[in-house]
Amino acid sequence: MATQPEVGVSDFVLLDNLTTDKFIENLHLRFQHNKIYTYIGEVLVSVNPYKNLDIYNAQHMAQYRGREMFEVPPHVYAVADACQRVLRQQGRDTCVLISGESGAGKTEASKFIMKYIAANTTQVHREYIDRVKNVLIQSNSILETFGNAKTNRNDNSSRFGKYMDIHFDYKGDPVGGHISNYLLEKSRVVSLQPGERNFHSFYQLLSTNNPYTKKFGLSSTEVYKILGSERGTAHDSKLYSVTNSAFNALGFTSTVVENIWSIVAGVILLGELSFTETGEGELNIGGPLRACVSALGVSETALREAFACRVLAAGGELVSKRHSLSDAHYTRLALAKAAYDRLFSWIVQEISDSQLLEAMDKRLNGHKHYTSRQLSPTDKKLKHSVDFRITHYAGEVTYAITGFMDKNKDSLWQDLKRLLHSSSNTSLAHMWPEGATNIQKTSKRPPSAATLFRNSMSALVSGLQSKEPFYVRCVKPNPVQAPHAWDEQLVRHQVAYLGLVENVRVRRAGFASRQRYDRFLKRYKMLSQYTWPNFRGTSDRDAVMVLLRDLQINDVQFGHTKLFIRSAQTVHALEAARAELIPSIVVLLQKLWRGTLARLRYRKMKAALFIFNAWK
Ligand SMILES: Nc1ncnc2c1ncn2[C@@H]1O[C@H](COP(=O)(O)OP(=O)(O)OP(=O)(O)O)[C@@H](O)[C@H]1O
Repeated sequence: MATQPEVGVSDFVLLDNLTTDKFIENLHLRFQHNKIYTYIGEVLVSVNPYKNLDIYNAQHMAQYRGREMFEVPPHVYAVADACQRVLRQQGRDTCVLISGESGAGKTEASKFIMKYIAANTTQVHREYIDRVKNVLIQSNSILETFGNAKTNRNDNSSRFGKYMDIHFDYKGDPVGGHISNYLLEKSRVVSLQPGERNFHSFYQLLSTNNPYTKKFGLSSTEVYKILGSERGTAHDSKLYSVTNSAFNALGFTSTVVENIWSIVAGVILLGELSFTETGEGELNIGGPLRACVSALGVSETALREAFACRVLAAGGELVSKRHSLSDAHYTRLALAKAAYDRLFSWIVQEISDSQLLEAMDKRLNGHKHYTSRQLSPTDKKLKHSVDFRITHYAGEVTYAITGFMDKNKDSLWQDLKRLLHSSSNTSLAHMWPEGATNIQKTSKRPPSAATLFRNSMSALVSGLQSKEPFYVRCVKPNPVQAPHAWDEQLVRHQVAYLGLVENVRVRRAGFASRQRYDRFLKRYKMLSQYTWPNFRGTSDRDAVMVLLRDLQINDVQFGHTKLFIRSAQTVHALEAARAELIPSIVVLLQKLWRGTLARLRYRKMKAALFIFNAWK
C-alpha cells in the first residue's frame, strides 16, 4: 500500500504532552484532512464526516486483509479484520462495542464492519456465503424502515437498541445470524417533538407509488396527525421500493407483507379517531372508524367496546367498567403504540434466524453444501460456530419528564390483547398469542418496560462478558449534520463522557496484549525446542517463561494467570515467526502420517501374503 503522509498522530498514544486540548487538536486536524479514524491503541475513535469518503471500496478492504492494526492506517476495517482474525486463529468469540451519541455514526460503522466481514470470506462455498451476507444486509433496511426516524439529532436515527449476532463456521465464514431488538421508542408513534418525524414506515406507506394507500382507506395527500408536518413522500417512495425488495429477498410472502402494511395503516388511522360524549354519557367516535376497523381486521363492535369500557375480572366475575373520555383517549394511544411495538418486534423475530432460515432453505434447497453441512444457526451448541457481536447504545440521553411514566408503562389490558388476537389479519393475531388466554386468569399487571429492559440488558451483558471485546468510539463533529463544521464544545463534551483522554492514559501505562498462559503456549510452543512438541516441566507459566527466554523477548510481565505483552510489535514478531514455521510443521506431520499409512499398507500386504502362502 502506498504510504500516505501522516496527519497529526494516527494513534493518540503517540501524542506529546497529553491534554484534552491536544487530544481535540489532533482529532480536528485529522478530521480536516478527512482522516476520520484515529486509534487509542486498539480502540478506534471515529468522527462522522457527514459526507461520502472514498475509503470503503474493495481495494481498501484488500489493504486490511490479514494485516496487523499498527501496520496500516486506522480504519473500521482494521477492527473488523482483527475481530475476525481472533475468531479464526484462536477460535474465540469476539464482539465489537460501538458507542457514541445519536448521529455519531454507530449504525454506519456497524454496517461497514458487516460489509467487511461478508466480503472477507474464503472462496469455498462462496455462493452460499454471499446469500447469508445478502440476508444480513437486507435485514438492515427493514429494521431502518420500521425502527428509524428523523430526529433533530439525526435524519436516520435508530429508535431501538440493536444487537446482532453473526455466526461463523470454523473457517471464519459467516453462516447465519440472529438479531435482537431492545426497547423501541414507541411513544414516538403518538407524540413527536417539533421538527421530528415518525418512523419511516408511515411515510413509506403513504408514498405515491404505494398501492396500499388507497386500499387501506388512506389518502396520499392528507396530513395525518401521527405523521407531523414533515411528509417528504417523494424521498420515501424510493425507500418503499427498497423495503419491499428487502421483504422479498428475505422470503416474506406477499400476504405477510400486506398484513404488515395493513397494521401500519391501522395505527395511522387510530391516530385520526376522536371522542366526544353524547348527552346520555355515551361515547361518540369521530374520524375514519370504518377504515381503521378494516385495516386492523377487527370487528367494529369489539373496537367500539374497547374504547367505551374495560372488562375486569373481579372476585371470579367479569365486570365492565365504563371509560371516561380521557380513558378512551388513553386506550386509543395505548393500542396504537402496542400494535406498532409488537409489529416491530415480530418483524425482527421473523427476520432472524425463521425468515433467515426460510429464505436460505428456499434458495439453497438442493445446494450441495447446504444439506451436507447440517448447519443450524439457532443451535448455540454448534461446535464450529463462533459469534461475532455488535451492539449499539446511546451516549448521554436527555429525558423529558413529560410522559415518562407512560413510556415505562408497558401494559396493554387483557381485553385489548383479546381484541388484537381476534383480528382477521393472521399476522396481527399471531403477534398477540396471549389474547387467547382466559381473561380471568390474567388480571395481573404485565411487567413494566423498565423490568423487561433490565432483564434483557442483564442477559446481554452476561453474553458480552464471555467475548473478547473490540471498541469503536464514535464522535459527532457538529449538531447540524454538516460536513466540515466542527463544534469544539460538542466535541469536548463527547471526548469527556466517552473518557477518551483517560483511555489514552490507561493505554500508555498498559500492555498491547494479554493472554492466558495455556492459550499462549498452545499457539507459540513450536517456536522453541524447549517447548516443542512438549514442555517437560509442570506449569504452563513456566513453559511460557522458558519459551520467551529462549526467544529473548523481555517486554513482558508475568501475571497470575496471564502473560502481558507490552508492544504490539512483539505480538506481531511472534505471529510472523509462527507463520514461518507452520508450513514445515505441516510437511513434518504429512511426512509422519504418510509413513504411518505406508507402514500400515505394508503390514496388510505382508499379512495377505502370509494368508495366501498358508492357503497354498
Ligand atoms: N463513515 C461515514 N461516512 C459517511 N457518512 C456517515 C458516516 N458515518 C455516519 N455518516 C452519516 O451520519 C448519519 C448518522 O449516522 P448513524 O445513523 O450511523 O448514527 P447513529 O450513531 O447510529 O445514530 P442513532 O443513535 O441516532 O441511531 C448517517 O445517516 C450518515 O449520513
